[in-house]
Amino acid sequence: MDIQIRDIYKGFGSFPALRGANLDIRSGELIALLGPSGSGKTTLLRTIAGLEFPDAGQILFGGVDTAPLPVSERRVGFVFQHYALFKHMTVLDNITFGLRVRKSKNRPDKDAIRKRALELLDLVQLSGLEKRYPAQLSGGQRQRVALARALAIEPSVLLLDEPFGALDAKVRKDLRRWLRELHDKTGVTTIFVTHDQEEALELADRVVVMNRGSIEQVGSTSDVYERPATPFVFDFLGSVNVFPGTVKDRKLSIDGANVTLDTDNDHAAGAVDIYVRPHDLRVVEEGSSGFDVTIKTVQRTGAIVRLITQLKHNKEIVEVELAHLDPQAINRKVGESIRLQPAIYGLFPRASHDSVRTLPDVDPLAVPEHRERGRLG
Ligand SMILES: Nc1ncnc2c1ncn2[C@@H]1O[C@H](COP(=O)(O)OP(=O)(O)OP(=O)(O)O)[C@@H](O)[C@H]1O
Repeated sequence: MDIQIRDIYKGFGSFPALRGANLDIRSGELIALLGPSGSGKTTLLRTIAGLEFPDAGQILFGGVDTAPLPVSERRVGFVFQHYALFKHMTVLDNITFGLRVRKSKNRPDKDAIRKRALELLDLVQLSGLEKRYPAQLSGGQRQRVALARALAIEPSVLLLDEPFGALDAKVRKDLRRWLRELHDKTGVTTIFVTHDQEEALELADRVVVMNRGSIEQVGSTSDVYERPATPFVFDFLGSVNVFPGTVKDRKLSIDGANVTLDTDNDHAAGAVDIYVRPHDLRVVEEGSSGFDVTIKTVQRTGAIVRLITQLKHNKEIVEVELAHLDPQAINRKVGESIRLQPAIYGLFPRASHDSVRTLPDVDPLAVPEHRERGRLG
């Protein structure tokens, strides 16, 4: 079932929880809604389910406006973070609940219901546990029962709100892989909410990054990570160094440093913020264009050598990540001076705010294609 979300606004009192959300979801897609706490992920999910009513906008399932449809007619399967299993019912009764409460004309017969539940138990790899009660299951098993129950009604859309949020890291990782396989078997259009970037990037076909009630970017995992559309997305998906810079005559300079980069894009001349991920900085020879830093800390973790450095010209901290086999990573020492060059960077008009995290009002449509490879002029 494809889903179109058109210009959804939703307020709670005077608080705008959703501010014009637009999204097209293809049939069979696995979509992650990713964003910090309070960004509106759950509100959007609940609105799709029909548990909240939008103040404005439309949600279409397969081209049909869902506004007149009550929750029960949307054929939506829902799984929440906190196990919503009925404690007094066995696993089997929990799974079959949605079918048993149907009006008799839509209800399969008893044997068909039982057969379907046993098939689903097999699908979620819990065969043999049908007589147990929720209290006799682990957290991960309970969430798998909750998924089986959501699938029992043959939903056209599966909505998952932080389904693994309450579980420990190892179980969470296993269930993530398992959910992806389950989705590939069932092909049900699935939207899941998470604030865990790793979970979103690993699991989803496309990631929707939300911030303060708006959708900042929609894209494949590599789109949002490698080509962030806004300063917020850049900052939210991983570490970033921000340098004040200036664009003039298609040349970009880092303020206060001896660095000039050619810019292909038609950036308006003026003040910009240059966003560089720690692993997109490279160490260059003295005499090359770059800025000088002093190494303050060297951390070696697995395949990565992380340098915390300080800019010589303004004492700001710059984080650098080098692959451990990179010749430039070998024998780096605290107190040493090195020269850095941004290899890949993002460019945004200078923010009037100091912090990226307080930048909710950036209009993604107003930000030109900006991510480019640094070429030293
Ligand atoms: N029923 C409600 N009444 C008042 N405010 C609400 C209600 N539901 C949500 N909000 C507010 O709307 C905003 C968005 O909430 P929502 O739960 O959608 O965020 P979220 O991104 O899912 O956050 P989290 O990751 O913490 O669950 C928050 O500021 C929240 O306080």
